Amino acid sequence: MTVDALLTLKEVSKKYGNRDVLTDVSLTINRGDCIILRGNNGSGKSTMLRIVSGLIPISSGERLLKHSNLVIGYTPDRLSKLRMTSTEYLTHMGRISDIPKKNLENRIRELHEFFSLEQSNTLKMTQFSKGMLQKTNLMQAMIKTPDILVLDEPFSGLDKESTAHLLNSLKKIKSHGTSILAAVHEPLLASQLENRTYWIRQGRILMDNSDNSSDQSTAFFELEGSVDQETLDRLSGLFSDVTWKTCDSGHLLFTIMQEDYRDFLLEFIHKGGVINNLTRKELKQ
Ligand SMILES: Nc1ncnc2c1ncn2[C@@H]1O[C@H](COP(=O)(O)OP(=O)(O)OP(=O)(O)O)[C@@H](O)[C@H]1O
Repeated sequence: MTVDALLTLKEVSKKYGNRDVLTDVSLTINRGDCIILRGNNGSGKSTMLRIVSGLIPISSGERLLKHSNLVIGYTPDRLSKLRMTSTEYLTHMGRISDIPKKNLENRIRELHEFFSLEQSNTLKMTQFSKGMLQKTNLMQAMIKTPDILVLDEPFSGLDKESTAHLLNSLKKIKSHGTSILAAVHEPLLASQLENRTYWIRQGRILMDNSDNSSDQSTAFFELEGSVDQETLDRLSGLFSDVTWKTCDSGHLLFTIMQEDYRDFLLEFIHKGGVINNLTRKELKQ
């Protein structure tokens, strides 16, 4: 563990039953780091985030903290819609963390202001939008100012406006010195936050050495079209950086970084994919 390291995982392995999910994973989180975890569905990202947060035991290896008072805030991939206001929920979470009443009231007000969420006395979380719920999810993780904020797919399901707001909030949190470890599926969002990216593949952790400062990495393409399921499965196996979602029109919208563009397009056309629209875009910094 280096002097500046807040948390270190040393050759950590995790099994569920007899099944190896993570093998010999080592990772150091320093103050101010923003580390993005990527990997296919089921590769072990959430498991790794829960290990870092101290929520689940490891099967072997070591998890070392800089000191025993280190605060790690964890946001799961979704928060349940509870029959209480955000203030009631956060008060409950703050009491669990032993925050004195007066400090807690101030902190809850401060967090609502920071995330631009109205501190309503009547609106229950059952009536919250996805964006409001995600802000509350982050607030509970920050009820005590965290040294490390751990985020599991924080942008999942958010519309454009909420995504932009959350991205700005995370940039601010990062600039205040909080370290961030986040699983982010969407490469464009990941590239706006990260200072290091790791991939989890077959239970092992690999550092992404691609140079994000080059002009090339800022260009990407959006392809709207359709393709059969077999080809979609094949493409997702071949191009792990390419993401897609279903648009309102029922077509698929693929996001393709410049480096994958040519090969992806050839494969897509070759397998009979239909292109309805293709747009080149620039990543805004
Ligand atoms: N509590 C558990 N008991 C048994 N197996 C589990 C448990 N939690 C996760 N797994 C398995 O461990 C593997 C890794 O799961 P994990 O949720 O960490 O992956 P992930 O990369 O976060 O996936 P996704 O991107 O789909 O959220 C999966 O095969 C999953 O089924």
